[in-house]
Amino acid sequence: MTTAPPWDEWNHILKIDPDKDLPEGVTYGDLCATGTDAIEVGGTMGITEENMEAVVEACAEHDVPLYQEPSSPDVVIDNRALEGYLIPTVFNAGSPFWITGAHKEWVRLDNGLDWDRTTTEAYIVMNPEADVATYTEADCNLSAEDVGAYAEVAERMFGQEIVYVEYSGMLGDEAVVEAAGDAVDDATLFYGGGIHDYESAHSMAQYADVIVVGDLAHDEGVEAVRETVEAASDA
Ligand SMILES: CC(C)=CCC/C(C)=C/CC/C(C)=C/CC/C(C)=C/COP(=O)(O)OP(=O)(O)O
Ligand SMILES: O=P(O)(O)OC[C@@H](O)CO
Ligand SMILES: [Mg+2]
Repeated sequence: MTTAPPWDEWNHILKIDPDKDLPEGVTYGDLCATGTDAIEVGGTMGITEENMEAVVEACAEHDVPLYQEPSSPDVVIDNRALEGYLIPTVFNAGSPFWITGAHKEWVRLDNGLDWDRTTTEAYIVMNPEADVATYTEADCNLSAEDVGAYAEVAERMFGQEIVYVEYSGMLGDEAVVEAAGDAVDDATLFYGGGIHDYESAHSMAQYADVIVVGDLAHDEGVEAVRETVEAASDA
């Protein structure tokens, strides 16, 4: 018998970017206490092992599951405070490097990956202005039908447990998120991008299983994040 993965139970993830500051007076402990179901530590630009370790250490003593989301193999850290590793693979990347290439290098260079703590996230990157889109040369010119089809391919053909519709930096198109939601069956649908208040959180949480909130924590702080946690559980 296999046990259900933890994200089955989640509504909300807070993604902390180790390259970004927190608002004045806000601590990592405050962010851990917002009621979010899990913390993902990651970002695209300016990520190092050192800034990753610093955030993981700062969150470690607080009672919330911690996951690392590395942007490349060389920033993966070995820290027992981590519940696990959520490894992106970008289905609409311009180069196979971001689909399987970086992963192959990671496996080749590591002596003994902790597979029990490792899960992939099947990203579909939708905001062409986001760093993650330029970095992976993603083809963001996709219709809702395209995104639904990618989501179905991810689940049915590639066995992905997590499908991630990523609009990092902008609020996405609800029809796109709805199409992805309709396309997946058992896979957990993550949505992230531009969530900034109760309303925007609630609108995306109608279609996604889990909403991911990022920049808001760095730009606004704890109260704003709490609102999104509340919306995620209401939806
Ligand atoms: C194989 C391993 C261990 C790693 C490779 C993992 C891959 C394929 C990474 C490519 C996609 C990527 C960079 C994911 C990082 C998480 C993410 C999408 C962060 C959001 O980034 P942005 O918001 O665009 O960037 P900034 O906030 O840093 O500007
Ligand atoms: O920073 P925002 O726009 O909230 O996006 C969240 C997350 O999906 C980024 O990877
Ligand atoms: Mg970002």
